[in-house]
Amino acid sequence: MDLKDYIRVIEDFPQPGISFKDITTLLNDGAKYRQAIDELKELVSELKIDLIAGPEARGFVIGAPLAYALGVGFVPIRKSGKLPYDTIEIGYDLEYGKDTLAMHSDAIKPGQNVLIADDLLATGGTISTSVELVKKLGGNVIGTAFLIELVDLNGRAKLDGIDVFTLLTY
Ligand SMILES: O=P(O)(O)OC[C@H]1O[C@H](OP(=O)(O)OP(=O)(O)O)[C@H](O)[C@@H]1O
Ligand SMILES: Nc1ncnc2[nH]cnc12
Repeated sequence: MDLKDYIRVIEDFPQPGISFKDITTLLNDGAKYRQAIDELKELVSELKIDLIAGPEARGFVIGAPLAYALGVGFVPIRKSGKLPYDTIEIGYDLEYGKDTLAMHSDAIKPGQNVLIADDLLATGGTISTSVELVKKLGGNVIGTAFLIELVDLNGRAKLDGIDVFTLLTY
């Protein structure tokens, strides 16, 4: 079975019309989870990455092990109200709602090369907001990496020339 066979698709969650790609079934299998991270690592192997940033919560599940595998630091991009120090925050829309993302104001040193990683690219609201936050802190966004891309939603269009690396497409 390939990696896609480990993604469970739930129709009409969390609201009618959404075809939800549930990665918990992949995460549940140690060998497949490792394979997914190893394959993502291979996809971004040409980049000179200083830091990986990942948006809460599923971006942590992909971004942190990828950072570990590459031997670079990890920066959490969190939903509003969770980070204890000074933050910068930006509101955004996603496929099924609205939210606000935040980063610590000292999380990135100006000029650091940052890869932003998440489990899934849908409308691109989350990733484009993450890019905006990283840039605001002076980071150089050298790419974005996803386990899954929902191609029809054209999230790439919001990324304005930034490289997108994805393992699985729907
Ligand atoms: O491209 P978009 O339309 O922005 O959608 C993609 C985002 O939606 C999901 O996160 P969600 O906000 O549901 O949060 P979670 O990771 O905490 O479940 C997913 O993990 C991506 O971050
Ligand atoms: N269709 C989808 N499945 C899983 N996570 C998502 N985040 C945004 N759209 C999603």
